[in-house]
Amino acid sequence: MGKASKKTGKGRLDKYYKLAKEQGYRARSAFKLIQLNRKYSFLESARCCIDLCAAPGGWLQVASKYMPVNSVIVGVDLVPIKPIPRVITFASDITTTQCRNLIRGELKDWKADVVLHDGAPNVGTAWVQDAYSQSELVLMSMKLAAEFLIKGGTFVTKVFRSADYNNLIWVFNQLFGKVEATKPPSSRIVSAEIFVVCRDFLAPKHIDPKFFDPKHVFKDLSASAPADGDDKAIISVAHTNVFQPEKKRRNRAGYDEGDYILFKTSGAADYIRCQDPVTFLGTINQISFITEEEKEWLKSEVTTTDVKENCRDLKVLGKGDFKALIRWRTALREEIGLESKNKHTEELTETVEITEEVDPEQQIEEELARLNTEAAARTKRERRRANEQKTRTIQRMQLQMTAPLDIGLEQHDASLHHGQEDVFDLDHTTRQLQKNGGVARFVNADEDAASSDEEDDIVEDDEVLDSEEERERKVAGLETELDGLYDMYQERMRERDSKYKVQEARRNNKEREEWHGIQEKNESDDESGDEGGWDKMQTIKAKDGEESDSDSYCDDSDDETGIPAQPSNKRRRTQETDSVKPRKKVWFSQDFFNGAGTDEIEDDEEEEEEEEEEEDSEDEASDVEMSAQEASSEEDEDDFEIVPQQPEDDIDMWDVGDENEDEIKQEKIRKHGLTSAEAVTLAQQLVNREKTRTALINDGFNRYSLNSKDDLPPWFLDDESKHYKANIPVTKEAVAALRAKMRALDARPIKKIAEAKARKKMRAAQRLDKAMKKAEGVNETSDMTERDKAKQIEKLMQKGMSTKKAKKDIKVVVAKGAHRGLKGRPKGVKGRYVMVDSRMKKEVRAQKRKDKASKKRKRS
Ligand SMILES: C[S@@+](CC[C@H](N)C(=O)[O-])C[C@H]1O[C@@H](n2cnc3c(N)ncnc32)[C@H](O)[C@@H]1O
Repeated sequence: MGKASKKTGKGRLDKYYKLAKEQGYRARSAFKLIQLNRKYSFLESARCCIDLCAAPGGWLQVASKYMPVNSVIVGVDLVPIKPIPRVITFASDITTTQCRNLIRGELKDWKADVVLHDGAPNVGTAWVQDAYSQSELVLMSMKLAAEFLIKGGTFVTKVFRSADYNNLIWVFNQLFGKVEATKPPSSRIVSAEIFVVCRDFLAPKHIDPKFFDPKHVFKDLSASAPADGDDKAIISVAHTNVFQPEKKRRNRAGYDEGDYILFKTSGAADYIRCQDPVTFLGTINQISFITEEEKEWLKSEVTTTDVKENCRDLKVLGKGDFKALIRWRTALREEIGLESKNKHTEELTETVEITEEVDPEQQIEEELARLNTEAAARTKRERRRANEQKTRTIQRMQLQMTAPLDIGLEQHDASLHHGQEDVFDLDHTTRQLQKNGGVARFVNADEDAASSDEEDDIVEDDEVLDSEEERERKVAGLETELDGLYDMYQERMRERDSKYKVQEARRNNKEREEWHGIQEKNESDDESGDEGGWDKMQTIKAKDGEESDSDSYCDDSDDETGIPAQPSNKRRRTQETDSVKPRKKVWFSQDFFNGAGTDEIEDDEEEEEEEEEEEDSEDEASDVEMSAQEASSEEDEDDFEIVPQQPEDDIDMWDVGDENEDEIKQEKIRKHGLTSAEAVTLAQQLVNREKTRTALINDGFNRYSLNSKDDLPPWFLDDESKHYKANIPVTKEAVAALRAKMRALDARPIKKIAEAKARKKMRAAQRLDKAMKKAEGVNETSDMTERDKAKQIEKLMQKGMSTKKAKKDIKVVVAKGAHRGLKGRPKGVKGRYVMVDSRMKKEVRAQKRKDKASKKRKRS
């Protein structure tokens, strides 16, 4: 049985339910009004509000909270509403004139700014009001709204999406300027309800009574019985419910009239006796066992616990569960004699007879057809495998783990080879990689030759490709290659790293002074497109035919990664005795010796090609080797493969793994505090003595910490380390503490603002200092009365305390009347002033215009 979101029981106690509880609202529906008001803001400006169908009073509470103080709020419901401050409530049926009169009595000649309606008929109860469907209730509430609303007022109502919906909207549009339907987030998705906000009430002098007459408004609907098409649609939906229970469907035609209940229960007898069990199962939520007969069936053998469980909630069943229910129905029908087993028996007998009558020729034909189908399936499978490999290759390229040329994608386009060949041919790739100095260089040359033979076989013979051995070899090869590609990928990532670049730059500087060993030389060779050292070694080895040497090199490779490890001095010495010749040749083929012994090396190579004068070349090589060792003056005499130690600081720069991780962590914590909820949880537990240090250490030993990592490829370990780790519990308090910290960080002003504020503060302090000094001076003067001193000091202090800069007051004096042509300070003007001529501005402009015009004339 699958899982489904519960509409009943505790499933209803959702976020809004809890919020309503927290905030003291009587119903979670309060949030619907809050959200509607947030969108349309009708409560803040309202002075009078009527809430129809208001019990238990959630909307009334919201209205009282959001509406201005002293506004009138009236709530009506069939059931009495517990008193709410500032709210008048009474129990009445909104469809009656008594209710209308009661409201009139409360409002006197006031008009309401807002009328709210969140009514739902009390279906299933014994009330008379059941007769009213939701749509009719809406129409009745609109009638009251039309009577009590002020012009421009707002009417908010709940409607259920049904066939009446459009008719209602049409009526609303006749009476309101703006009509909008909306579903606030707090309204459950599973609920058919929708809210219509009608604004700008037109308040027509005469309203056609037909607008409030359900018979008239919904007449089209009541006149038409469900059409054939509708039935078919219902059946089709029911069938989909059963055959594809995982599919989510929306009922776009709305809900059936009067059928607003989403949870439907039906008796087991109905199911057993119905004609169309599939439709039945698709429309019902629960099969109940209420009658005596049904209870008897519960005891029957065929009614297993699974069946009983399935009957409880059909909406969560899978296809298999439905099948079981159908089987159960058939079995029960047989048991109670509604269906006979004979039918099946007859059918079976018939089948047997038919089988006997089968013609041998027909059998052969069938066999042939079967073989053909199998062959087609095999081809299809192979094509799919090839496609999968292609996709994987492309994915790798997208991850920048390889380049098209690395894997030979371009050369091995399926379209060029009639799609028969694997795009991602390992052997070919291996050779390509060997050329590029990639992973393939670790594969033995002999193996390579063998594999190239095999490759031909693969192209020629499909069967070989299918053989188990071949597949295993291919898988092993793919794994090796994947490891190599991963190393290359990591290498590329490292190269992108800025630290690595700095490190490289430093190393390049150092290279002028010291040599870094064959490995590094190979890398630089790669760039110039030459063969790598390994390749050179292989070539020379092949020429020399020194098998044993090749073996010893294979041993050097790291077991896990296949990467040749830097041989230790000891090992190197032993190897040298076997492989000194080719090694020396490789050694002297380095660019490093270009200046010193190029001629000799070239001579050597020629001699090797001709396979002559081996002894001489060896001696010469040894001579140059000795001179190189002297030049480098680093290692002992025997060993020519000198790998200089990198200075400590360099290693620290790049190799973060070598640093004391704990110290780094401590430093980070000192700087930023604890940043993860897990860490805060542990810290809190330690502080509160909920956990001891020993327990904490013990927790560190878990199945993740003791996980064996042997023989696992590095890319796998890298990836695993991200996800395969112990799940440290997190407490609510820790998360809250972290959140509070983040909020505090968020609330902190940005640096610029903080600086500006500090500057402001500093200036204020300076001003105050200055004022204090001045005040002291005033205080010390003897030619002022105490009163004057106090006044002066007060003035100074006020000036010192004020944050505003005193604006320099400049008085504007117009030079007209007595001031015309005046030189010097005009009479009665104190402080700074400026004389302006009333005409001057206009005259200067006129003069400019004239000058411009005369210039133009002169030019033309
Ligand atoms: C969903 S509740 C209303 C919740 C309310 N808005 C709140 O926030 O608390 C629907 C209410 O409609 C009321 N009701 C249904 N038919 C009614 C009628 N004819 N007259 C008055 N109230 C009615 C029911 O009594 C029920 O309390």
